[in-house]
Amino acid sequence: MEFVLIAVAILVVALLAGVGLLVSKGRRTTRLDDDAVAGTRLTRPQPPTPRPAPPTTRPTTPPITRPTTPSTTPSTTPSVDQPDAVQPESPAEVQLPPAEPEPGLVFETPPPSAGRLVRLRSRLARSQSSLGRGLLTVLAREKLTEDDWEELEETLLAADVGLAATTQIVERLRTQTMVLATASGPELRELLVRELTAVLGPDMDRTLGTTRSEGRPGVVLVVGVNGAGKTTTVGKMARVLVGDGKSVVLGAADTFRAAAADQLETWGERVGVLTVRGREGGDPASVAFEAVRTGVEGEVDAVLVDTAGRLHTKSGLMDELGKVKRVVEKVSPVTEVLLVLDATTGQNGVVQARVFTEAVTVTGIVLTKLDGTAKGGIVVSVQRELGIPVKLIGLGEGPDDLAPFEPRAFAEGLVGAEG
Ligand SMILES: Nc1nc2c(ncn2[C@@H]2O[C@H](COP(=O)(O)OP(=O)(O)OP(=O)(O)O)[C@@H](O)[C@H]2O)c(=O)[nH]1
Repeated sequence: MEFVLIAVAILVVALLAGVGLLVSKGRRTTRLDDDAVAGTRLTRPQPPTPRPAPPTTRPTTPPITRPTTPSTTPSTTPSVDQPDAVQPESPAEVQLPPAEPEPGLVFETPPPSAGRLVRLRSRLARSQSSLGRGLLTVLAREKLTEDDWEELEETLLAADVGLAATTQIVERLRTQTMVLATASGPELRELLVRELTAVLGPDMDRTLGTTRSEGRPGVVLVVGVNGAGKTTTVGKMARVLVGDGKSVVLGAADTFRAAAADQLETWGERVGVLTVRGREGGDPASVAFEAVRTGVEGEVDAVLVDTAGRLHTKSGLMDELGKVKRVVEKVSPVTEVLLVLDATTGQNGVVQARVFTEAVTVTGIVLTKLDGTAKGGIVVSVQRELGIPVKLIGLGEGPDDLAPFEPRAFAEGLVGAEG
């Protein structure tokens, strides 16, 4: 009898251990608030060529590196509550053993970003159709009167192009009235596209700081008010980078809202990208620090850090963002600070933007929800008023509806399709 009881006890213990092992193997997130991270792994996406056809899913067999687990890394746990006390020790040389494949798990392979705006510009045309059609209808009139020019001006202003750019466009068109009088439909369209492109800052540098350089990853902080689309943008950016063959680590430094970290983790999981997250209400700077350190040790191309965007007080925001940046830079320089703005908020967005630009040096704008507004001209005014280039635009809620901004393709979207 005693022997049977011992055998049953052994069986129960073995079963529990087996279940624990399975759970830990399934984890793909570094949590700074517990030490159950044995299964954490960092997968490096495959280079874009040769791409599998059809490019929908790919097996997990090639995961390459595994970051050191925070529970065994000395400065990890203290960093949760005292990031300023974290010593910026140079990251130890870590030989990362390959992670074991997880049979049956597949990651999505997002399409590469090249030409994405051209593919998505019909989304823009749909919400801008009145702008393009309105402008072309006026320009096609036989003899343009003062009333016509005023109508043009009003149409541009109504699309949030802004006064300075509207004046520039109208003046340049006025000097071409002789041309306008004889131009065909497609010629008028081309003329308008050219003038709109000219006010979209075609010479601005829109390179994203997401490239590995001098042995360090590109480090991107993503800032903006709640609901602007920050978390979604970080998730979509991860897809863009993975689609372009880059390796990525995500940092869920929006510890204010647990759902934001869950959301980010889900985005990461879909494309095999690791998310570093912390305790709800924990210190965002520690999470950002740990994410960047993980990226440095894992030798990834880019670390994308999502931040909380509570516009509580200006000084609170400045303190928080300043601290995140300062602490991150103990590990590696921040190469890009992207401000996410909701295009549907129009000029309000520009006012919000100013608060952020005072808190941290913003190097690029992401304008989201351009599919949901007829005021696509906001791109022009945001860039002009802030002097910061729009680098990415959001054109929908779909996972691949984020595109690198290209002035000419955007202007074509504003004017709409020919015919
Ligand atoms: N139509 C459309 N919706 C978008 C776009 N980008 C983001 N959204 C939606 O905007 C909503 C808010 O996005 P989030 O990413 O949660 O915003 P957030 O700034 O991270 O907000 P917090 O997490 O509260 O700080 C979500 O429903 C997104 O799907 C876009 O380009 N077009």
